[in-house]
Amino acid sequence: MRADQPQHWHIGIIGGSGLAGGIALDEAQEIAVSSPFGSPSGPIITGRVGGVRFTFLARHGAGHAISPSHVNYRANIDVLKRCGVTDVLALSAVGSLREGLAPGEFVAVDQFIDRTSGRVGSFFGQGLVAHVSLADPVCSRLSQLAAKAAVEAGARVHESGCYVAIEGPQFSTRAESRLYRTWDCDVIGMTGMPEARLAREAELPYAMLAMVTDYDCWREGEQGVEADHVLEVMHANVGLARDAVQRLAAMLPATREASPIDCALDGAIITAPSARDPALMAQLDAVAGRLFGERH
Ligand SMILES: CSC[C@H]1O[C@H](OP(=O)(O)O)[C@H](O)[C@@H]1O
Ligand SMILES: Nc1ncnc2[nH]cnc12
Repeated sequence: MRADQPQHWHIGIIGGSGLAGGIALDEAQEIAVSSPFGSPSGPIITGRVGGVRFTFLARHGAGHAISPSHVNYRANIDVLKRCGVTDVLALSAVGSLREGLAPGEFVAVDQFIDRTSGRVGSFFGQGLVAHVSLADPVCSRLSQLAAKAAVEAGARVHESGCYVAIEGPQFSTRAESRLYRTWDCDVIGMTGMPEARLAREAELPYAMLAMVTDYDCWREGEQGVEADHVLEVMHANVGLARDAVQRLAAMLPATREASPIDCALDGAIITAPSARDPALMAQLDAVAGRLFGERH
């Protein structure tokens, strides 16, 4: 276990479409946290669910003003890390690419295919190169707990699924939708990447509880997706998601055992200490500061 890793849980919730209103938190308070990566999507609200600290951030900001392409994914993950969050649970609306995943059902996503373009997908770069493993982009411990919590809340839950992240903001064409099905993708959304890859770089175990809102546009003879319909279905199910969060808090073990993801950067930074950019290292104080000891 990492010597600096706390043994208590602090869950960061990133709330997607339909969830700008947040989750029920006791002793909720807005906290000011700034990031060298710019402004996060909105206010950071921290509080407790039962005895567990939760911190909430609305991915698209108040009133859903930020499009999937313009979410500052780096700032969002960086501020959660700065707040002391230990694990991140993302709540997202998704389209279904499978007959057996019906609107209203939940999917604990465990794989991603990234079809986004033009988004900043890494905290690292020129002057500080890091290659983390992303083979298993989701924390199975948190994902399984979230799935169980959603079942307890009364949702029909699928315990795995591959999420294709598209750039948007337009929904897919029918040809694209059919293509993603041949790639074995199960659900489609616009925000899971680069969020999941940045969480991994920040050594934050990440899971996504996705709520199916529509069948995208691959089914013969059906209309395309409409955003207002997505939100209608989301609003009908948001209570289940909120209830799942309450139940998750109750089922977390009293002590948080270390996760291998807490050390995701071990061995990943390959730039020689003498060749590292001090300015980038300073920006990465929260994400990777534990690796920048005296001798670096
Ligand atoms: C409102 S429909 C499209 C919108 O919904 C999903 O958002 P999120 O993942 O934040 O729940 C999808 O990714 C799009 O951003
Ligand atoms: N069909 C779809 N495509 C992309 N993002 C979505 N979010 C909800 N439904 C979606």
